[in-house]
Amino acid sequence: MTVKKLMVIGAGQMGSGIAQVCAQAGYTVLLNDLKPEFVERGLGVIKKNLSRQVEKERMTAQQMEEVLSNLTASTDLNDAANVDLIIEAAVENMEIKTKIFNQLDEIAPAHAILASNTSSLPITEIAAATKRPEKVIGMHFMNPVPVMKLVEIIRGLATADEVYQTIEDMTKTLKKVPVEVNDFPGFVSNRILMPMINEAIFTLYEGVATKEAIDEVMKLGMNHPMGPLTLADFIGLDTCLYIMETLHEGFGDDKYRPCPLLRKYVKAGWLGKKTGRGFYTYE
Ligand SMILES: CC(=O)CC(=O)SCCNC(=O)CCNC(=O)[C@H](O)C(C)(C)COP(=O)(O)OP(=O)(O)OC[C@H]1O[C@@H](n2cnc3c(N)ncnc32)[C@H](O)[C@@H]1OP(=O)(O)O
Ligand SMILES: NC(=O)C1=CN([C@@H]2O[C@H](COP(=O)(O)OP(=O)(O)OC[C@H]3O[C@@H](n4cnc5c(N)ncnc54)[C@H](OP(=O)(O)O)[C@@H]3O)[C@@H](O)[C@H]2O)C=CC1
Repeated sequence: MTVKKLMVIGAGQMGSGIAQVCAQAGYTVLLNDLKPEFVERGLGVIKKNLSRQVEKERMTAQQMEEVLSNLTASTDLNDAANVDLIIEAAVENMEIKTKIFNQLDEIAPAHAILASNTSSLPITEIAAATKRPEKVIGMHFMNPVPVMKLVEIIRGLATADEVYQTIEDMTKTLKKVPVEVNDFPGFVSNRILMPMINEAIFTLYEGVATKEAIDEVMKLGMNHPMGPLTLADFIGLDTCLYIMETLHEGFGDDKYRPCPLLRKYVKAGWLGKKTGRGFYTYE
């Protein structure tokens, strides 16, 4: 199956990045969110990113217009009626995701593949909300999407081989590197990354060092591009907490318990860069 037209659901930091790279690769993209202002915010971020490419003379103004013409705003899930692929990047919540997939199963054409950009939730469970579990797959992009090379591709229990192949081929057309993994909580990326971030939060919580010191140790000592607390703010503290809860519940092992300080920040609405405040403050 060849993918030509696709819908991205959720115009937040991940959805807008995914829509951008797909439009740049020449796909026709519908960018969907609940309200027009959310879609406009996502399209605004894409325009800003592309304008930077034009300023750096990596793209002409005409090429930018071509990319933008591949993008259409949508606030109606019924627009998925004539697409080949849907990439869902709504909030990291199983109830919301299964509801979306259940609706999409009714709306999308029979041949369409339903992919989720979930960070940690079981693909097999999301697939079970549909009558086409063989066409459901995980397509996990990394943040910031236009920059990061990896797409972790997750096979659910029932994912068909030809569906895996279509998604692997499509990922390569986005100039990304696909890596195949099986469906276990947090997959590979967040099973390893998120406990490190959670441990950094415990290190702060227990007063071992200041936030700046913790980040500096990991940046200068381990050559990480960002310290773990800066990275947590960048990912979103709500998303970090959801992922830790999925690991904790999925493995039933207390080594994955989320740090109380992470819970407190999320309850306060300090979600990181996207809300202007997390471990650090942002303009
Ligand atoms: C939670 C999950 O489920 C999975 C995840 O995604 S976990 C998060 C994975 N991501 C990471 O770990 C990111 C770690 N951080 C980094 O790699 C780097 O700090 C970074 C790429 C974000 C920024 O890099 P930097 O060198 O510090 O800054 P900067 O020089 O401003 O940016 C480097 C390039 O990235 C681009 N860039 C930075 N942020 C960007 C963004 N949000 N969107 C688009 N482009 C961006 C810049 O334009 C710049 O491009 P050029 O080199 O082409 O000019
Ligand atoms: N942040 C990261 O580093 C990464 C996140 N992910 C995953 O990507 C997904 C999105 O994360 P991220 O972009 O960071 O989150 P954001 O909060 O930035 O964006 C989520 C967007 O989805 C919208 N949304 C919520 N419910 C629905 C719905 N029912 N239909 C359509 N849109 C909806 C939200 O609207 P509203 O504002 O109203 O809530 C918001 O615009 C999550 O599953 C996350 O785990 C994957 C890789 C990396």
